[in-house]
Amino acid sequence: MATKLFLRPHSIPLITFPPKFLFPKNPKPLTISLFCFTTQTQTQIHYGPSLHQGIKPSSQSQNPQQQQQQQEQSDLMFDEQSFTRVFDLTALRVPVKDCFALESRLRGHLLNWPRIRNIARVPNDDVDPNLLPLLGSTIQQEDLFSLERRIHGKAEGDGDVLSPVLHRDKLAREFNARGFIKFRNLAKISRPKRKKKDVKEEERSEGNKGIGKNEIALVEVVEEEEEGEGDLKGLLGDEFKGTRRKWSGPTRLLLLDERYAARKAEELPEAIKVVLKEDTGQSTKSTFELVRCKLTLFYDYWQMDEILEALLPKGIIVPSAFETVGHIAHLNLREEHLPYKNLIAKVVLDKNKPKIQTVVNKIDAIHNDYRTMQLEVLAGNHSLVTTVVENGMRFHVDLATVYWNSRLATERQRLLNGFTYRDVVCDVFSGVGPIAISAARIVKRVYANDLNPIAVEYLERNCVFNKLEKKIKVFNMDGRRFIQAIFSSDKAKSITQVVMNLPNDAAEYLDAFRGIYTDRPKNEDFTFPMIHVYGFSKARDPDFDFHERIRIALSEVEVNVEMRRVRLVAPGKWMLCASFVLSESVAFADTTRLDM
Ligand SMILES: C[S@@+](CC[C@H](N)C(=O)[O-])C[C@H]1O[C@@H](n2cnc3c(N)ncnc32)[C@H](O)[C@@H]1O
Repeated sequence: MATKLFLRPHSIPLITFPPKFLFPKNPKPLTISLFCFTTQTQTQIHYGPSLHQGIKPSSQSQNPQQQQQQQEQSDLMFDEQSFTRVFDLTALRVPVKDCFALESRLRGHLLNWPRIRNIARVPNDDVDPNLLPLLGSTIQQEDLFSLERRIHGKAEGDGDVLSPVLHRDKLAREFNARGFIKFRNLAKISRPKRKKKDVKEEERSEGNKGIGKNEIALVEVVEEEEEGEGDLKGLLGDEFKGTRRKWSGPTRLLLLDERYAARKAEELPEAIKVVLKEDTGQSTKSTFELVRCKLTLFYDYWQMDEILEALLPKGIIVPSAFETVGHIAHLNLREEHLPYKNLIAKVVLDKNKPKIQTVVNKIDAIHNDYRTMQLEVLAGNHSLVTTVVENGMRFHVDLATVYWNSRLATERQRLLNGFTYRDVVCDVFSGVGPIAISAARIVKRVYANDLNPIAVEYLERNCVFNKLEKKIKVFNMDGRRFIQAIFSSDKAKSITQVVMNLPNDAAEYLDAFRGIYTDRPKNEDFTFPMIHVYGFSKARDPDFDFHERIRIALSEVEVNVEMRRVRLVAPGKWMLCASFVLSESVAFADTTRLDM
C-alpha cells in the first residue's frame, strides 16, 4: 500500500501569464457523451489510475463497426470496451529539445502512473528530421502540411493520390526549380511509407513505449474553441482544428500529475510556474504552452487482477496465480470460480499473450497410475503438447498423457547439485526425463525407467533433443521389476545414486532392494548407492511418519536417513525427500524367511 503526500504552499505568489497559458472559459466539449463511472468504496489507496476512476465513454459515441465488434465480444463473454477509461489531464507542450531537461526538472509534478510515459506524443507534433534542413527555419505549419501532402502522394488542391511516378516527378521538378536538387534526399523522402512495425519501434525508442492507438493508451489534446471558430469549423470540417496552430518545430507533451487536471496556470505549483515564467522571460515568443488533454486507457492497459476484480462478483477471491508449462497456463480454480471459468481464462490469456497460448483448468485430483492430470481447455488453442525449458534443457511434454510439474524445478536442481561426474544414476520413475536428462549432463551414465509407454516415448525423444541419448539407457517397466532387474545385472556395480520420485507410493517400492545382492558371490565388489525417495505426509510429524514408512518397507529396525521437507503441496500435506545409503543388511537380506 502506498500513500501519496502532497506538499501544498500556503500562499501562491501572484504571477501574470500571457493569455495562452490560461484556459479559456469555454473549452470545446469532448465529442463523446460521458457519464461518470460509479465509484465503489475503496479501502486501499491505489497507486496510479483505477477502473473505479476516470470516465467511461458511452457506447453512443461508437461507430457501427465498433458497436458490432462490441456485440461480438459481449456474445463471447464480456465487452473489452467497458474497460476504457478517459482521464482529463493538463500537459505542458514543449519543444522536443527541451523535453528531457524539463522532465527531470519537473519530476514529482509529472504524471506518475505505471506503464504510462509522462512524455507523450500526439499526431502532427513532429517532422521528419531529414526534411528539416530542406525547410529552413521559417516554416509555418500550413507549409508543413502542404509538403507532407505532396510527399505522401496527394495532389495539391483536390487531395487525389498521385501515382508514385508522377509524385516523384513532381517532387523532382519542384526541387529543381528551387535549386535544391539533391537526389539522395529526394530518394529518401519519396520512398513509400515505412511499415507500421518500424514506426512503432521508432515511437518506442523515443520513449513513448506502449502508447498509441489500439495499444494500452492514447493521448489527445483537447483543442480549445476560440470565438468564431465554430463557424469556420462548420465550413472547413474537423481537419481544420489541427492546422490552426502555428507550427513552431517538433513538440512533445509533458503530462502533469493528475491532481493538476483542470487547474489554471496560476493554480499550478511553483516549479511549473517558474518554468513558464522563464520561458516568457527569455523571449517575447514563448515556446511552452499549457494544454488540456485526454488520456484514454484501454482494456490492454489494465492488469489481470484489475480486470478480474471488476468482472467477478464481490467477495470472490480473485485468482492471481497459475502454473506455466511451456505455452500452457494451468489454473487450479476453486468451486466458487467455476461459473466464471471461461471469463477468467480469457483474461488470463489476453493478459499473458503471446507467451501463453492455452489456458487449462485441472478438473480432478490425480488418481491414475501415470500421474497424468484431467485437464479442461478453457481458452486458446487446444494443443496440450508443449516444450518446457528447465535447467537449460528442453523437454517436450503432452500434458494430456504424461506427468509434468514445473514447481519441482528447484527441487530437481537441488538434487542435481549433489551429483558429480563419477556418479551413475538410476531414475526409477523418470517420466519424460527432467531429472534423468539433466543428470546425464553431469554424471557418467543414467538408467531411466517409467511405466507409462507414452512418457517413455517422450523421454527417448527428449534424450535425442538434448543430444544426450548416448549417456542414457531407457526402460519401460514397473519400478519394482526395474530395480530387481538392474541390480541383478552387471550394471549394479556402477550405480551410485537412485532416484525414486513417485511421492504417493515410492516408499512402498523400497522392499525391492531387500536381498538384491544376496545371490551374488560374496567376493564381488559391491556398491551401496545413495537412495533418494520422495513421499507425501499429512501426519502431525511428517518427518517421523515418512521415516516410519521407509523403515517398514525396508524391514529395518533403524535406517539412517537425511530428511528434507520439499514443499507444502496442500494445507497440512508435505512432500518430503529422504536420502540414505542402502545398507548391507538390506542388500544381503535373506528374503526366503518371513520378515517382521
Ligand atoms: C511423479 S511422476 C515423476 C516423473 C519425473 N521424475 C518428474 O519429476 O517429472 C511419477 C512417474 O512415475 C511413473 N510411474 C507410476 N507408476 C509407476 C510404476 N509402477 N513403475 C514405474 N513408473 C511408474 C509415472 O508414469 C510418472 O511418470
